[in-house]
Amino acid sequence: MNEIFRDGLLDGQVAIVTGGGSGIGRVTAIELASLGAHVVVFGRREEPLTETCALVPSGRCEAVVCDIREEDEVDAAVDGVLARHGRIDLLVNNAGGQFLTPAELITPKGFRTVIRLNLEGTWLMTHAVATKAMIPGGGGKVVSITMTPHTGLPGMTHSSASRAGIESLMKTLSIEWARFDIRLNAIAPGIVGTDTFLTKYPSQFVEGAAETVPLQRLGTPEQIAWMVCQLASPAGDYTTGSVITIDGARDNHIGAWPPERELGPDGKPAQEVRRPRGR
Ligand SMILES: CCCCC/C=C/C(=O)SCCNC(=O)CCNC(=O)[C@H](O)C(C)(C)COP(=O)(O)OP(=O)(O)OC[C@H]1O[C@@H](n2cnc3c(N)ncnc32)[C@H](O)[C@@H]1OP(=O)(O)O
Ligand SMILES: NC(=O)C1=CN([C@@H]2O[C@H](COP(=O)(O)OP(=O)(O)OC[C@H]3O[C@@H](n4cnc5c(N)ncnc54)[C@H](OP(=O)(O)O)[C@@H]3O)[C@@H](O)[C@H]2O)C=CC1
Repeated sequence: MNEIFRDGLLDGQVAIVTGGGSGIGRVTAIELASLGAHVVVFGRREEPLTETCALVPSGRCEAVVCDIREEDEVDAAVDGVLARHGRIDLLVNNAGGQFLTPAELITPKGFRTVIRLNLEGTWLMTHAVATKAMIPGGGGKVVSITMTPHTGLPGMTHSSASRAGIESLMKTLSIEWARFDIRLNAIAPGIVGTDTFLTKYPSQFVEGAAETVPLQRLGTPEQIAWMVCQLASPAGDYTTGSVITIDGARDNHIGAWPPERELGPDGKPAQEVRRPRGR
């Protein structure tokens, strides 16, 4: 039973979740399956994918090893899903990542690596699923996971650029493929406390992360997964070309508000003294 949505909401749907072997992708796969969808998780390593499927009590989960950067692997994997299920209703482009480093130290290979994974991988998956399944099948939905802040994330130049590219891809295709009834959106999380975030990044970055969010806490994978479920449901039927930010307001302001320098003498938010009218 699902904590948020009604049972059977996504009955009959076939969904692909890339990067479904861990973090946000794993929780998304579990939530989609709990609502009746049959979920196919894509990733490079078989073991975490199989672990995800073991966590789906209904058994409506299948693991497919596929590197989304490799055109031939993407084609074969998408063909396989279509051959087994005859349709693909939802594609969740979640696989992605980057390494944290000052821009001046990023090598051409490093830049290319991140763009290739995040932007080109998302394009290859989206194009394959659309042309093979959604256009012939009369429509579908694509949700791509991107990132905030939209003003750019210092230390992640390559990733910020690639995520902007993905959001532009979703917006552009939402216009071009509206005639095929394909609805494409991006969900832009801020900082989500997944194992990768908590263990891969430098400790000072991780330990100070919650303080950079106006809500003063990190997001959870479930909060992202539930938005994917909503978009996949009839509630999402008219939403397309949107970027839905889920980040505790970090896109609008970094840190708690008010910042210390703006506190009034009583320690409360500074307040302007009311002046007589006309002055
Ligand atoms: C406060 C805001 C926080 C924002 C929060 C966001 C969090 C997240 O997104 S967490 C979840 C994301 N998941 C990951 O980031 C997954 C882990 N990342 C990776 O696997 C790698 O970083 C990857 C994305 C680059 C992909 O790895 P892979 O394709 O296996 O590439 P290689 O390891 O072979 O590296 C290729 C190439 O890239 C350069 N490079 C890789 N790592 C670094 C590094 N740490 N520093 C500098 N450069 C790096 C380098 O050029 C590599 O080539 P070689 O030098 O020849 O190895
Ligand atoms: N956690 C956070 O704070 C935030 C995360 N995001 C983004 O959300 C997404 C999920 O993040 P999160 O769950 O934290 O990260 P994880 O590292 O847990 O998930 C990334 C997944 O992508 C898969 N993957 C990586 N490269 C490839 C590839 N070439 N082909 C197929 N699959 C691949 C990995 O599996 P495998 O290695 O087996 O291939 C892994 O399961 C990522 O795009 C991330 O950048 C955005 C904002 C914030």
